[in-house]
Amino acid sequence: MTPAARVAAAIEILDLVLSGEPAERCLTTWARNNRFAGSKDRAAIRDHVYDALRCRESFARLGGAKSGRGLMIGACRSQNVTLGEVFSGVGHAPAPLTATEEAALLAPVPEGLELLDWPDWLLPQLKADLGEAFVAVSLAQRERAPLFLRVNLAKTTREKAMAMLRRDDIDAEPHPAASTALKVVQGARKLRLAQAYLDGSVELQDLASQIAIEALPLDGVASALDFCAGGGGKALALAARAPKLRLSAHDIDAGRMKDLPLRAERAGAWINLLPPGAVTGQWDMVLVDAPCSGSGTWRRTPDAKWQLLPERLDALVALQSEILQAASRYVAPEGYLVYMTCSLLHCENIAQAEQFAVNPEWQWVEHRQLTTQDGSDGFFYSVFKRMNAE
Ligand SMILES: C[S@@+](CC[C@H](N)C(=O)[O-])C[C@H]1O[C@@H](n2cnc3c(N)ncnc32)[C@H](O)[C@@H]1O
Repeated sequence: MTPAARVAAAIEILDLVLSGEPAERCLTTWARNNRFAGSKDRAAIRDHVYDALRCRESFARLGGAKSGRGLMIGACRSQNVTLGEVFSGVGHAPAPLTATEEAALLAPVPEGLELLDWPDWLLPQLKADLGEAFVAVSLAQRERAPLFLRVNLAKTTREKAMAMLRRDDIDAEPHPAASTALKVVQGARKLRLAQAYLDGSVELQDLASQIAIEALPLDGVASALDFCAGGGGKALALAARAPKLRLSAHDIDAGRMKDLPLRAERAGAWINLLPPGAVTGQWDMVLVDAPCSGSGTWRRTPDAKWQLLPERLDALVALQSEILQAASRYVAPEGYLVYMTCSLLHCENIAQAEQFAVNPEWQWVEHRQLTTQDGSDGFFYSVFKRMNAE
């Protein structure tokens, strides 16, 4: 496909996403219906779509319309690409600009807060919550996210994992913020077929989760429950850090854990899966990786940024507090409760922790808000210790 034909495909897909369909599904369906497109074409189209969604508002302003075409005109303008070279109508290229589209280009270009591409209703909240880091984090959130791997130190070393990846033409470098972290600098698309991935030497995991798991206090911790386990990312990281830990995983939706047995087998870990609602007993550590806005990961799932509404955020905050209370019952005396989200918002993070810490039975041990300034996604963790009732 020519570069212009890829833009035409991105326009078609963006129109579907703007009508409310999930971006990932639209990309898959498009690829299935257009088998002539090679892997490089699909990757380039995907990048166009995700770049445009990350910068949806500013590109729409630059392109004169919130449509697939408007967004891609805006994207070309933001990169100083000559519009006539892409919008030529030649072959499979998008049609030339109409007179109305040309006229729309004369409108003032977006500036200031408009360039940060946050939903309007969330902007004041983020500005207050991020404080001095607001502009830098906002700008970084408009960029593509780096790909991180977690080296399974129960199986190999970081150096050996890097050498193994290199044999499959993947270059990765250690990140200083976590002893397990590798940042992929080249060859990311080959990862799922790489030997180091297939044999469980490395797993896909953002740097923030790795920093958080590495920071957890494991003194006197012999058992742990991942209460909101989902695909099991946190449980697997914990298993790799402390192979002797007795680990259980639970999720209200058992289907979310369907890949966990295979992932655990690949990693050489043993994790006991608990069916929804079947949690009894106590653990030395209970992790609550709570459902959240995902605002810290919107670089990776930019359509979610535009779908979040104030009512949904309120409901999530109420749910997080409920889950935290429910999970706290499974923490043994002197054990730890760990609350995590991939959010940048106070109401889901520090405010939840403050509210929980009011209970005198719990000692608030530590907390940390991570952002793109740490090299990672946005992420929050907080650790509480249950005081002995005696
Ligand atoms: C952020 S995701 C977890 C991601 C996962 N820990 C990982 O690292 O891959 C939140 C999970 O919480 C689960 N969940 C939602 N409500 C819950 C509840 N009341 N009790 C337990 N799990 C719940 C969701 O099904 C979802 O899988």
